[in-house]
Amino acid sequence: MTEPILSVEDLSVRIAGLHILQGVSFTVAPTGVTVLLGRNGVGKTTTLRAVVGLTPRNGEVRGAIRMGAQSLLARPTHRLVRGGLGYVPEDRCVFAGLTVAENLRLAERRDTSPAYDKVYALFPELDRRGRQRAGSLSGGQQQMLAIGRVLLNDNRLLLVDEPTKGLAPKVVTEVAEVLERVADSVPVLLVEQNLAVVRRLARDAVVLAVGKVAWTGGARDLLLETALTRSLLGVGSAEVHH
Ligand SMILES: Nc1ncnc2c1ncn2[C@@H]1O[C@H](COP(=O)(O)OP(=O)(O)OP(=O)(O)O)[C@@H](O)[C@H]1O
Repeated sequence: MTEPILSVEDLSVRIAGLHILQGVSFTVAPTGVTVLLGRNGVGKTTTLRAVVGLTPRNGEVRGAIRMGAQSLLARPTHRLVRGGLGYVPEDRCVFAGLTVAENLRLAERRDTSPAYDKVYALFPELDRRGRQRAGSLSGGQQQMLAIGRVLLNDNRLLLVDEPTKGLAPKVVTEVAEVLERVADSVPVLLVEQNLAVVRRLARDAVVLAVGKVAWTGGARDLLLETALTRSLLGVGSAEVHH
C-alpha cells in the first residue's frame, strides 16, 4: 500500500468547553481527491482548521497529525504553508479592496518563483481581470482567485473547504473541472456538500458524524448506497445523480 500524504490519528478538538472532535482518525491518499463528508455542524471545517493550525486560541487540540513523516501539530500555520500545505478556506478570504493581481502578488514568496503560467493557464479569467477589485468579482471568480492564489506556490497537499458553496450550477461545474485538473498533480482533501461534485471528483471518502468518523471507503461505493447516504448525510440518491 502506498503511504498516505496525511494521517490524522485520534484527533480531539475542544473549543469553548465543547468537545467538537472526539477521536477522529483517517488518512488521505497521496494522489487524487479524498472527500470529507458529514451533516452540517459535525466538524468538517474544524478538522481542516486543526490540520492547518488554525484552531481558535481558546481551543485545545490533541492527537497526532502527520504530513508524510512530519508532525504538523503545534507548528505555526505559516510554516505548514511553506512546507507545502495549501489551504483554501470556506469563506475564500480574498482581499476585497485589492485587485486580482494584487491578491495574487500577496501570495508570492521570496525564496521561490511563483507559477503564474500555471495559474493563468488554469484560470485565464484571473489574467484578464488582473486590474479588477476582488470585491467586485462574482462568487465563482472569487473562488477561482482563492484557489489560484494557493497554486502560485508548490503544494504537497491541498485542503479545500466547500468550494462550490453558494455558487450557480454552471459555476459549480466550472469549479469542479478546475479542481479535477488540479488534483492531477496534487492530492486534495476536500469538504464538499454537493454530491454530484463528490461523485465526479472523489475517489476516497471519510464521513464524520458528531465528532467521529462514521464511515471510510470508496466515494462511489458510498454514493451508490442510498440507505447509507441517507443515514450518514441525510440525502437521497436523487441529489447524488444531479
Ligand atoms: N470557534 C468556535 N467556537 C464555538 N463553537 C465552534 C467554533 N467553531 C466551530 N464550533 C462548533 O463546532 C461544531 C462543528 O463546526 P464545523 O464548522 O467544524 O462543522 P462543519 O461540519 O464544517 O459544518 P458545516 O457543514 O455547517 O460547515 C459546530 O457545532 C460549531 O458550532
